[in-house]
Parts: sequence; structure tokens; C-alpha cells
Amino acid sequence: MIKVGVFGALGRMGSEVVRAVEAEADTELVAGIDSADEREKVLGADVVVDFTHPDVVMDNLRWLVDHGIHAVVGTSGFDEARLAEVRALLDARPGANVLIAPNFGIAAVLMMNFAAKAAPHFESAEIIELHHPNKADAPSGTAYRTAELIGAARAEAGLDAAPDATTSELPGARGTQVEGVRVHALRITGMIAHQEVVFGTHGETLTIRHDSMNRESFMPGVLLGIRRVAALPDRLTLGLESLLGL
Ligand SMILES: NC(=O)c1ccc[n+]([C@@H]2O[C@H](COP(=O)([O-])OP(=O)(O)OC[C@H]3O[C@@H](n4cnc5c(N)ncnc54)[C@H](O)[C@@H]3O)[C@@H](O)[C@H]2O)c1
Ligand SMILES: O=C(O)C1=N[C@H](C(=O)O)CCC1
Repeated sequence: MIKVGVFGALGRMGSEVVRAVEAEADTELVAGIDSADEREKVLGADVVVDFTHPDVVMDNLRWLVDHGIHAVVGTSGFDEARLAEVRALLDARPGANVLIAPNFGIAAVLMMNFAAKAAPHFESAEIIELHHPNKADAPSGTAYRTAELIGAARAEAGLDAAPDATTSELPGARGTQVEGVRVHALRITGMIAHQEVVFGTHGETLTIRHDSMNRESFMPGVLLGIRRVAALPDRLTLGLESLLGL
């Protein structure tokens, strides 16, 4: 039996994780805590799942690593500087592994993987992410990671910057840039989590689209993380790709 704690248990994702952990035969909920609770309630857990907020997740991770508890993290906001900080934390303390996944949807992971594969073959590439309007961060962690993957694939292929003749622009009209890739963030009532990656070359375009229709869609990936995090070969794993054999 895997003993699981949940940080952010009253939130949209955390409450779904609590339900999923309670429903499985091989996982047991030690405690679900939210911002008003003491973290000590999860002592005794093998794994803690964090779906909180980018402003608090680093402090939570520090605490988990200090206490030797494996962490499965879905909270967004992990840029290279934060990942370096997590590596330093892990180097200083033996014991816990950390899995950080920008998106636990299996189809979302495939979408990112396909986008990275397509990237060297197109001179233009832009990302449109669409989410519910209660989302705190923009662009999404998924869009950020997708842009990093596309940027790296373009650089490796020796591609120049994507063509763009814009010389006059209202601020924001062309989105933001991550690793040279334009990212546009939409916040739309009725939506959950969606992304389009649009590629173009002469006479052909390719659009790769992913849609999460509900938050249950993330649970198979979260449960996979819970089951595998303790035995992962690296102390820090980024994304579900290696767990899916990608
Ligand atoms: N990786 C993925 O697949 C995935 C999927 C969905 C959402 N997310 C990310 O997960 C995060 C949470 O999303 P959400 O929609 O559930 O947000 P939410 O606002 O519904 O839930 C966050 C919860 O965390 C609680 N919280 C805040 N600080 C805390 C603390 N210090 N300790 C414990 N709990 C605390 C809040 O009170 C709230 O209940 C966001 O960063 C979001 O981008 C990731
Ligand atoms: O609902 C959210 O918030 C989501 N956040 C993640 C992100 O920032 O990419 C994953 C999708 C849902």
C-alpha cells in the first residue's frame, strides 16, 4: 500500500487527487491539507502530491525533501532557475525523489512529444493555450514546456528565427516568447485545459491539438507518478515522458 498525502486538497486538482487516491486499491490517503493546515499532518506518507500555487510550491518541496518524502508535483511555474534550485535541494539531502510534470494528461504528454518531433520540419511554430479563467499563471506550464521543447529542436536543426514582418504592434498582440517560440494565452469560461501547436512551411501547415475535457483526465498520470516516483532512476524527473517509454 502506498501512503499518499495531498497538498492543495481543497483545490480543483487536489480534491480530484484525493478522490482518485481513495478509490484505488493500492493507495491510501494519509491526509489532504490546504493552506490553513499544518504540513505535519502528512508525516508518515511515502509520497505527497502537490497541486497548490507557483508562489508556495518551492517551500513545500523544500519541506518534503527535508523530510525524505517523495514528491509528485503538478503545480506550474517551473522554469530553469527553479529546476536548478530543486536539483540543489536534492543534492543536499539523500532520500526523496521529485517528479515534476507540467501536464499529467497522457494525451497532453503525447501532444508535446509529437510537437518536438515535428518542430525541425517547419519554419513557423506558435503555441495557443486555452484555459479556464480561474487559472493564476500565464502562459501555462504545458505551453512553457512545449515551447522549450520546440525551441531546443529548432536550435538542434539549425533553424533561423520564424519569419515575422511585424513592425507595428499593440503590446501583447503577438503573444509572449519562450525560447524564441510565440505563445498566446486565452482564458475562456467553460474551458478546462487545451492547447494548439501550429506549424507552417511552404504550402503546408500542421496543427496538433490537445483537449482536457475534465480534471479526471489528469488522474491516470498522477496515479502513475505516485506508483513510480520512489523507484525512478533520477532524483529529479521532469515530465511523464520517461514513465511512458517516450
Ligand atoms: N500538471 C498538471 O497536469 C496540472 C493540471 C491542472 C492544474 N495544474 C496546476 O496545478 C496548480 C493548482 O491548480 P488548481 O486549478 O487545482 O488550483 P486551485 O486554486 O483550485 O487549487 C490550489 C489549492 O491549493 C491551496 N493552497 C495554496 N497554498 C497552499 C499551501 N501552502 N499548502 C497547501 N495548500 C495550499 C489553495 O487554497 C487551493 O485550495 C496550478 O499551478 C495549475 O497550473 C497542473
Ligand atoms: O488548470 C490548470 O491550471 C492547468 N495547468 C497546467 C498548466 O499550467 O499547463 C496543466 C493544464 C491545466
